[in-house]
Amino acid sequence: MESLRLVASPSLRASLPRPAAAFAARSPSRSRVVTLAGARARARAQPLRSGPKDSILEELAQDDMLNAVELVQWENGKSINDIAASQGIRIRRHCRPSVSLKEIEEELGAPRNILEKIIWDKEVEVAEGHAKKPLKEVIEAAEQAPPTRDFLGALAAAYKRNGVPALIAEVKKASPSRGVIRQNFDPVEIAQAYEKNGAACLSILTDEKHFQGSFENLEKVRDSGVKCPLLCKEFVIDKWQIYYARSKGADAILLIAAVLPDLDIKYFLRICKELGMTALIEVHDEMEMERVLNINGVQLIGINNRSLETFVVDTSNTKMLLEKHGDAIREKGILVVGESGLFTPDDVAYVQNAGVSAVLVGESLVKQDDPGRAIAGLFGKELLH
Ligand SMILES: O=P(O)(O)OC[C@@H](O)[C@@H](O)c1c[nH]c2ccccc12
Repeated sequence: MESLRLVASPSLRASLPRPAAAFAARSPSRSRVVTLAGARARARAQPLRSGPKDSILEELAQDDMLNAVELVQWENGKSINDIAASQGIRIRRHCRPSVSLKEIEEELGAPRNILEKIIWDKEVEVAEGHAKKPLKEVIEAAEQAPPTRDFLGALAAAYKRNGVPALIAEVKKASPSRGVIRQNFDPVEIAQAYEKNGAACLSILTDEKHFQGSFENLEKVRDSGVKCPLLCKEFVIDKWQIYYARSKGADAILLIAAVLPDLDIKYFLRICKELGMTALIEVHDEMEMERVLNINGVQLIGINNRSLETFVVDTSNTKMLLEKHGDAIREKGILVVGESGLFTPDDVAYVQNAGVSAVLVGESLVKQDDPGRAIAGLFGKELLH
């Protein structure tokens, strides 16, 4: 009988039902030779318990199992990093959250760039999150969160109302490329000022280690009476983070195509749909744009003008990608967000002419004494609610 290696993506593996998780985890390199027939038999042998509370978890777990088996069929013998690389993804996973960084570096070498470093740290952080709060608990917390607000609808309405791209204003204290952007940082005060001055939606950075953000900030903003829909700006590699974000009040989540293989994006989109959340899928280059346009159900694409690998910012990136793919994007009714490096009304007009309906802006607002007032400066006019 044909022998194939069973692989499960990090997000899938974390949530596989026990027998599959066990045999996907046996090898430290996270892949192992098994027979396809054996994998199928294990997948089918996993019974589905019923009951309303467990239904999402179990349905998804069952799905994971089948996806893992499908992965074997589709990718035939490739490791998780091979699968990512075959899609043009340069970011590798170490997949060994409990091993010291030193040992990992002995095996894989140092992280190749800041994004890879962030992802390696995130793998450890997510494993700790799982240990502190198991998936099942996070799902229950997400189910009890107040209802989602319509992130996509708020963007479309604001664009129509103001005739300039809708603003997603970012609550951002620091970044690896800029260091601390604002010393005197009060997330709630900034969020309220943004809302008062016409932001359609808000983006809250939650990564602590590299951006000095937090889920506490997200929760605080959500509890402050701010009405704008909220984007959780996180480096998502595992579905646990999506449920966690929802439990803290997020209405939308960022999914970065430079980090996530297609199957993860599809799977996470499904979870977002189930939770009533909007997924903002971020691309930076042509290959990522093509991959994302081939995924069904994508409604919102962000074009990042900043490379998360080199930090180089170039607003002509938005123009170039929309010149090439604008037709396909319009045909599918996808809304596009221009992200990063926007400072002046000319910058906004430039990406608007390129075809974006919304912009995501952090630094140029946050660094000003009055981030709320800074909005009219950025657009050259006051925005209406
Ligand atoms: O501060 P800027 O240049 O206005 O950029 C905001 C936003 O686009 C940027 O923070 C961002 C875009 N994609 C990301 C992914 C992770 C972290 C941060 C980001």
